[in-house]
Amino acid sequence: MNTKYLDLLAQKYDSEEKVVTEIINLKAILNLPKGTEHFVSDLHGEYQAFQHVLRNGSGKVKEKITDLFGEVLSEEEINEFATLVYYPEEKITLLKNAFDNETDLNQWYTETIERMLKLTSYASSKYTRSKLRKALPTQFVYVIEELLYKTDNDLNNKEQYYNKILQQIISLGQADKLIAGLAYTTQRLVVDHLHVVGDIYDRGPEPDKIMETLINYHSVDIQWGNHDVLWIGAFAGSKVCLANIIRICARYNNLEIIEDVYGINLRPLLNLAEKYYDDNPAFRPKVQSDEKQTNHEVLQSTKIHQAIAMIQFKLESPIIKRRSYFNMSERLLLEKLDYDRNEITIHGKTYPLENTCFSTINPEKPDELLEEEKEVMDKLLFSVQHSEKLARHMNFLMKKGSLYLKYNGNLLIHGCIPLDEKGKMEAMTIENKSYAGRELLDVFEHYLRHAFAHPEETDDLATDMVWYLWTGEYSSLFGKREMTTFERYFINDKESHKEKKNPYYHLREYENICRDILADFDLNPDHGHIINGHTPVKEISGENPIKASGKMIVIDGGFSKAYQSTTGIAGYTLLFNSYGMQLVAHKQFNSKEEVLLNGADVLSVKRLVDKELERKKVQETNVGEELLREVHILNRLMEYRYLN
Ligand SMILES: O=P(O)(O)OC[C@H]1O[C@](O)(COP(=O)(O)O)[C@@H](O)[C@@H]1O
Ligand SMILES: [Mn+2]
Repeated sequence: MNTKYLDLLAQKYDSEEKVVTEIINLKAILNLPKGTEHFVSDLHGEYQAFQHVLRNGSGKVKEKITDLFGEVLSEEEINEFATLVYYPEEKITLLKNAFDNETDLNQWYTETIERMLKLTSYASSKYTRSKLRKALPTQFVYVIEELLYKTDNDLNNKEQYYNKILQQIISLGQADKLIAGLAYTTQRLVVDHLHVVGDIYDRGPEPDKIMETLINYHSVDIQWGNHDVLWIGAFAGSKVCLANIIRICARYNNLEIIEDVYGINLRPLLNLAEKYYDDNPAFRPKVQSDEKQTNHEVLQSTKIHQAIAMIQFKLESPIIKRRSYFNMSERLLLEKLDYDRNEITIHGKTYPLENTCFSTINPEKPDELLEEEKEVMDKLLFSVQHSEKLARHMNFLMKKGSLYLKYNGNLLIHGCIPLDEKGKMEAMTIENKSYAGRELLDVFEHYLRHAFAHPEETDDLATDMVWYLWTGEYSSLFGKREMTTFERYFINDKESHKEKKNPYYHLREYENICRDILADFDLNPDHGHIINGHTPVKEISGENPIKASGKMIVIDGGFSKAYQSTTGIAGYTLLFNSYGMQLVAHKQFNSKEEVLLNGADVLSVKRLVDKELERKKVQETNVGEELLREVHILNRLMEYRYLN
């Protein structure tokens, strides 16, 4: 090892004691049980439901409360206490209103703080004191450490001192803050690391708030979903991706995300839409039953929806033409359309068209944008690329995200590894070179990062490739042969709407297939699992999310409200702690208010995916490998500096 490096390191560890202390510390950590990993996917803007799952740690919080107080508290009291941990501020306000005198309230405070301390202490038992300290609310670190020590201490002689601290906290009006601080500490300790296996954006109303939560979360990684790359693509300069995100927002009645949240001016698009479009049943937004919308607003969204959809179809065409190896010429629909007969032939079958809105199309040059459309797109792109908030969110997606992740022996991917019917990895030829499996994903990621680094380039291969990831047949995120957006708007025959899935989706039921994939990613097929999102598991029709003898776990259970009727549940989450893996199914989450009032927890059926024979320790994890490397270096420093 380079002695220069060791000399530098010696500046930090400038005494033998310091090196020894750090080695002992790291070795101790290596022998602690592995922290809990929490996996979620397909959040689709459902911030409230996501918050709930984060706050209750997919049931882990309540499990700890039950372990501790199961004998002394009734079920109702446990529920109430659990709700207090999930939503401390709101629950304290609700509970406080029920007291009519100071003495009772103070008594409640004392009891509650003591319970919270026990819970925090229990939740931190597998971590070092230093980790606990970092998780504590900063303003109370000293006080909490004093109080926590009491719970470890059976000697009564400091009793009065502790009681005094508690009384002081209450009389100084700090009890609410302390309770809330301890509740958040517990939430944080219960989950060590969060994986978001794709699709934060689209369909639901508050993806931006999910992003803010993730930015502030203590430890997280993201595997991009097809919807996330669509947003990345828009920010990276792809106009067709941009048209898509606006179209989807219009379709789901979420244009506020574009306008109010990200500050992108939709006025030019609205003007164009008002000029060329009218009401059209195929383009009316999906309005949730609890949303209030005037007819005027619905009509506006309907017009914008048509305007941006037509721009999208036009923008697809030049990309398909300049990238022959995208193999998408079947999607040059505007050119195949018979404008006189109002019909279209796709894959040899002719369909009549309904609800058409082709007033901006010149049948001679159907993919040509009107001057006005061009201007609108230029302005929109400018606005998107200058949104400070969007820039922050997209930068975070890039920093914490990747197309796939190998983590603690598992492979995390949103969509699929494209396979042919025989289970062989499908190759795609890009610029005369052919790639499959992991290599293909690495190439995709390389292009995506390049596109993001060059937002000023809008028509280069890298930027086109981001769109390909959204919709191309060999995209590991899309996983279907073609996207039938056009057909769903304009053709009645539902046969034409079907999107044929990649064979991966039936082959992943087989263990040998999953083993091959794990091996392609240099993971040990005996121990690894593939963790997949993207396709809602139809639990309602008996589909099992655990496939291929446990090698494959599909965790898209439909956080997205739009999909809950097909899945029959409201999402899965996966937990992986030192004892093994558990899949948790969530029942429908209605509202935070309901949880607060009824203590109703929307959890959870659990299925054991895997049980470790021996408790897994930090040393067997990714983090452990890092720490071992550090220990190794510190040992070298010890020999070099202090042992001679
Ligand atoms: O029902 P919607 O919102 O129109 O979306 C349908 C489109 O969404 C997709 O299913 C992709 O979204 P998902 O990643 O959520 O599955 C496309 O395959 C399909 O064309
Ligand atoms: Mn998806």
